[in-house]
Amino acid sequence: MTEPVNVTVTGAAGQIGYALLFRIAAGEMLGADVPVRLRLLEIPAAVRAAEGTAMELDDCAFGTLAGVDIFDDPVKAFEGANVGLLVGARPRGAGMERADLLEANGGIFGPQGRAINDGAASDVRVLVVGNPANTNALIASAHAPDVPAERFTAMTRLDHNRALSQVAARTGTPVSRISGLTIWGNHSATQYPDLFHATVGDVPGAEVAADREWLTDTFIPTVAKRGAAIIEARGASSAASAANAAIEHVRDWTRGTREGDWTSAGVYSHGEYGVPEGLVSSFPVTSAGGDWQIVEGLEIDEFSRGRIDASVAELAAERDAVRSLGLI
Ligand SMILES: NC(=O)c1ccc[n+]([C@@H]2O[C@H](COP(=O)([O-])OP(=O)(O)OC[C@H]3O[C@@H](n4cnc5c(N)ncnc54)[C@H](O)[C@@H]3O)[C@@H](O)[C@H]2O)c1
Ligand SMILES: O=C(O)C[C@H](O)C(=O)O
Repeated sequence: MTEPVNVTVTGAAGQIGYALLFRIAAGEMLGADVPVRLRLLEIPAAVRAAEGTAMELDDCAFGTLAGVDIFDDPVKAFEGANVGLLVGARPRGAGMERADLLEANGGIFGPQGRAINDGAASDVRVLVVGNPANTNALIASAHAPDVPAERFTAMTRLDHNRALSQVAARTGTPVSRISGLTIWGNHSATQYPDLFHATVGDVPGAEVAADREWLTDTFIPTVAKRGAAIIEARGASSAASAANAAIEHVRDWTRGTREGDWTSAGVYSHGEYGVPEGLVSSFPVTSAGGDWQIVEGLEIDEFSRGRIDASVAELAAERDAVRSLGLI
């Protein structure tokens, strides 16, 4: 039998964790023939709830689930991890300033990065879901100097899927016939969903984007502010769609992206498209052989340039803030 893949999930007792773990255990992320060992990390107060989830995982009797272990110590949780899904984060509380939020998350993602550095498997791949996802990935990576920075990624796949769905609804084109969409920048309201290089059915995305009023007043803000709209409607942030996006991100990373298409992910910038080196920014990416590649050579017009620059400026400001707090 193949050796199980160790998947460490933080924040396992949270709402995304509950939507995520069963699908991973069922083989939807790494493949129906790949056994998985789940390693769940929670804060002590939520360990009992994680135990309940583990009981339910047992009760599914998944053929691909080789075991579930629960930890409240990141050092132990990341031992031997091949995949790390960093979901648990400190939400913004009442009266909390942005710097307080960054500092609280630095206290989580710094030690987790160090634990990954010291104990994870040499092929470890990390996806940060917990917000602010891009900057949390940067913090974790900064504490893992022995792990290539390209292995720390942040989730913008949910934004990508939201953009796909909005374009499908607008044009009546099935999602399966839309390709070449990109989310640029930060997983925040400044992100830029770019339609200009897409193909929508048989139509160039630029033609769909030619309706500037729809593009700027509806499409871009609907995608960028969808997280807030879900919170307003549900009274809780997106969970099942976030879990789905996490599964698709890792699935494509490890098993390859669809031929002739690309997706979006927050990845380490080497300076591509003028994004300062070292930021974890969303780009158009393909994956083959287990590595993300940034799609290069796309022409960026003035309209797109301004929006990409604004979101990247926000990322640079977050980086500067965590640097001044001594978190990186
Ligand atoms: N990138 C995205 O697209 C995206 C989408 C949706 C949600 N999110 C973010 O994902 C995060 C989780 O969302 P949720 O709805 O599951 O939240 P939740 O509050 O339901 O669950 C979070 C869990 O993390 C745990 N946790 C807190 N600190 C921890 C630590 N140091 N180690 C281990 N576990 C810890 C908590 O005990 C809790 O069980 C939030 O930051 C949310 O904003 C990101
Ligand atoms: O927007 C949020 O705060 C939640 C999450 O990041 C989302 O995009 O749904």
